[in-house]
Amino acid sequence: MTDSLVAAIDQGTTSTRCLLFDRAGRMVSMAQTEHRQHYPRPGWVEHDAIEVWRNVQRVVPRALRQSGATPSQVAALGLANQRETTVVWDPRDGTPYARAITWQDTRTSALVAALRRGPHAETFRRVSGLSPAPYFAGPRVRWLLDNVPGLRDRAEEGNALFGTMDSWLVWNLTGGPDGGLHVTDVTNASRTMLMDLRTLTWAPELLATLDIPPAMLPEIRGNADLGTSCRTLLPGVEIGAVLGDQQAALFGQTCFDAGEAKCTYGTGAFLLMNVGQHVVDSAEGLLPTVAYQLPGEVATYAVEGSIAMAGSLVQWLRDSLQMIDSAPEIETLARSVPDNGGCYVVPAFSGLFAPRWRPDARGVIVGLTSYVDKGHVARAVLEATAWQTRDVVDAVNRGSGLGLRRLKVDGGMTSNYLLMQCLADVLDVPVERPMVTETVSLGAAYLAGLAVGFWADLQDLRKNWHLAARWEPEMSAARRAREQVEWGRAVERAYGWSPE
Ligand SMILES: Nc1ncnc2c1ncn2[C@@H]1O[C@H](COP(=O)(O)OP(=O)(O)O)[C@@H](O)[C@H]1O
Ligand SMILES: O=P(O)(O)OC[C@H](O)CO
Repeated sequence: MTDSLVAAIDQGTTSTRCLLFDRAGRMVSMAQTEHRQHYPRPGWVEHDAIEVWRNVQRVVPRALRQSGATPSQVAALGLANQRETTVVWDPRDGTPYARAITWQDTRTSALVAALRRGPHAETFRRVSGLSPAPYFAGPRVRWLLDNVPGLRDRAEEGNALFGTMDSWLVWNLTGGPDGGLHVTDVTNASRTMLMDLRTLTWAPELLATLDIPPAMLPEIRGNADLGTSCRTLLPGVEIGAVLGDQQAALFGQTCFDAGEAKCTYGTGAFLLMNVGQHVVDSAEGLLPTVAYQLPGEVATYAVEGSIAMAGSLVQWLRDSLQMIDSAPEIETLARSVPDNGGCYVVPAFSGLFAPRWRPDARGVIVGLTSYVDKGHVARAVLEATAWQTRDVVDAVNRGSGLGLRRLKVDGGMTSNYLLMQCLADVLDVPVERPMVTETVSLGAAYLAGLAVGFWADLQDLRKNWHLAARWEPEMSAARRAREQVEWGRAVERAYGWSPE
């Protein structure tokens, strides 16, 4: 049978995956491999872009082999990627000028602090929708131009290309030095601090403020408007769609109507709510962002609350404190006690993201007494993810004018039933997990499949969403209110710990 599958690449923070899906949206096969995290200095987190591209070249054939499919059976390829991670490379031979600076890297803090104090902060917010923060890609480009010897000259000559991981991979998939396409999509571009969020074009005034040569920039395309095929790896297979991984998860969860929201719980946690065709103001500490743009249509927007630490706090408990041997063990430990014993953990290891945006905050554990044991700390670690989500949901409800009525969830942490119940309790809305939890890949596959007519329309995709588990709120309103106040007091203790 020809054209029976759609392939998706999920190039994430810790690993790269390739998944194949059939017409019912069922996962047919998956191959995954991790790449190395480089921490050359405190606050710096880098990836080797060559290693990432090599991993893509490994996982795609492995996923095909596992399924027994041939490339001719692949109707289209969708690509979803970790966002904001910044690569600058030489188009003459495909060599990166430096390791990729990842979204978790805080080296641009001083540059960003100066921008926030300066006269252009409001222009960034008004045009790109984003208040300057080290999270976004634009300041990283400037940092590279200032710190890699000779790079500015190379960039002005047209011999240095900037891209987030999507651009880097598409360029390699379409031939690399041999005519590779230098493009990005509207969702990834909306995380650079350089794009006008309404016109979906690069904003000359923002480029000028950061002194970034326009010759470095990829062309911005709609999510399913690349109109090109792979020349390497899957020769002839159309690259049907490209989009940021969290937007892909929103699409994979079929949140197509305004007010529908999902939260993905992996290393960090990312809650996105579809808000339709308007840009929500960032006043509540949320990020207005492009959700997706279908061919021939105007963009659909989302509002996002990004949480820097969720599953990574569980990893810290496992690897640094060695309180557990594996991530799932945290549930057993947390269930050994009935509550948190008055203990709260605020995981501000590199400051707090949405909705508070406090780079000066650092991690704290409060409420310690002789009564508190490992079980209470484990519970507080899980509750930290739930309460951080509550802070984001409160901001979303205030900022969007659309009340959250249920939350669709996915990601590695959703296998923790205690956490999922806790989430429903603190949010006071039902929490739902679908059968296919690889929603990033599914969303990329869906968009790619729509582009080539593998699926007919959004309604066709909705039919593929099946409920696997649902958690209803059980906590009393009085207890919820009391614990929310305590959480808020704990967060205040984290503020100002770092002199930054
Ligand atoms: N049962 C569990 N309870 C709590 N956390 C978990 C559990 N299983 C996995 N995790 C956490 O989930 C994260 C992995 O999820 P995943 O979606 O694969 O993340 P990513 O895509 O960001 O790499 C890890 O940080 C891990 O600590
Ligand atoms: O790769 P993930 O799943 O950790 O997601 C990273 C986000 O895209 C960062 O904004």
